[in-house]
Amino acid sequence: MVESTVPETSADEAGLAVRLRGVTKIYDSGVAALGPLDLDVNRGEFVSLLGPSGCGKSTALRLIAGLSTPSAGTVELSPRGTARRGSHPIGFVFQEPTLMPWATVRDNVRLPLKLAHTSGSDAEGRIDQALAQVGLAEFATAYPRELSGGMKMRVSLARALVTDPDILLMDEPFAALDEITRFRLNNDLLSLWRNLHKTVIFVTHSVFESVYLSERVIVMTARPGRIGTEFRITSAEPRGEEFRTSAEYAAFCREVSNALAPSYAGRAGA
Ligand SMILES: Nc1ncnc2c1ncn2[C@@H]1O[C@H](COP(=O)(O)OP(=O)(O)OP(=O)(O)O)[C@@H](O)[C@H]1O
Repeated sequence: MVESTVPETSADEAGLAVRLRGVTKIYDSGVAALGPLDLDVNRGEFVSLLGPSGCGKSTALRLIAGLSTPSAGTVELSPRGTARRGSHPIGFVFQEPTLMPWATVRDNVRLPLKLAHTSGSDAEGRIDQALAQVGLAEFATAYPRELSGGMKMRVSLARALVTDPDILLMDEPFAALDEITRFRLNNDLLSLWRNLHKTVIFVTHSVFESVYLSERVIVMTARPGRIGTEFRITSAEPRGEEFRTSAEYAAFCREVSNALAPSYAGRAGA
């Protein structure tokens, strides 16, 4: 990590789960993908990152997850659970469920625990809990080929939850699903977020999805991505189908779409 600024208070003292300061990413190929980006995410907040293809959304998630190093700037995490036994600060859900086809649902969900050398009844209890959280308790012995796309994504979500992370990073997790399945997973994710008090950073291309799910929507500029406009989605919780068809929801979607449009200006096919 390259230090460029020294914050006066720690992210922890400021009640933040994630703090990025002056973060840039220039890949070895010379592509300037991101930044400089300053981003604060409160503990327990649900934030979506929205922006045109290639503006660095996945790069930002990878930097937060520590899967990639910034070219400049600092990434600070302050999850509550770092001290909990067997817990991991970050859970990552990718667009593809990336399940092991030869392994049962249970064994797929077990993987992060295995990597963390957690086994025995503690591990089995965690797997049961994660499967119950995503509504797959009865499919523990099924194989991925026996599952629908939505169910595979639920397994992927259970695998991210099994280490009880405080921060859930989700990279377009529902993009490949049909609309009805996507809506159901949106609702289930919202109730998980409400009940489990996770911090969620959610990348999506969908204005509708970002407004439906989030407390805050961040519209990023074209590459190298920076924060363009931020919207607080102040609509009451819990949200459901009534919200999806409300004038309030439509108005937020229109505002966010208007902010997004300039990032697409001049792009082929836009
Ligand atoms: N490992 C890499 N090496 C070189 N360039 C990369 C690498 N990963 C991403 N890039 C480039 O960095 C830019 C940002 O990519 P990134 O995947 O973060 O964008 P994104 O906003 O998530 O895009 P999308 O919405 O299409 O998924 C793109 O131009 C991409 O081609």
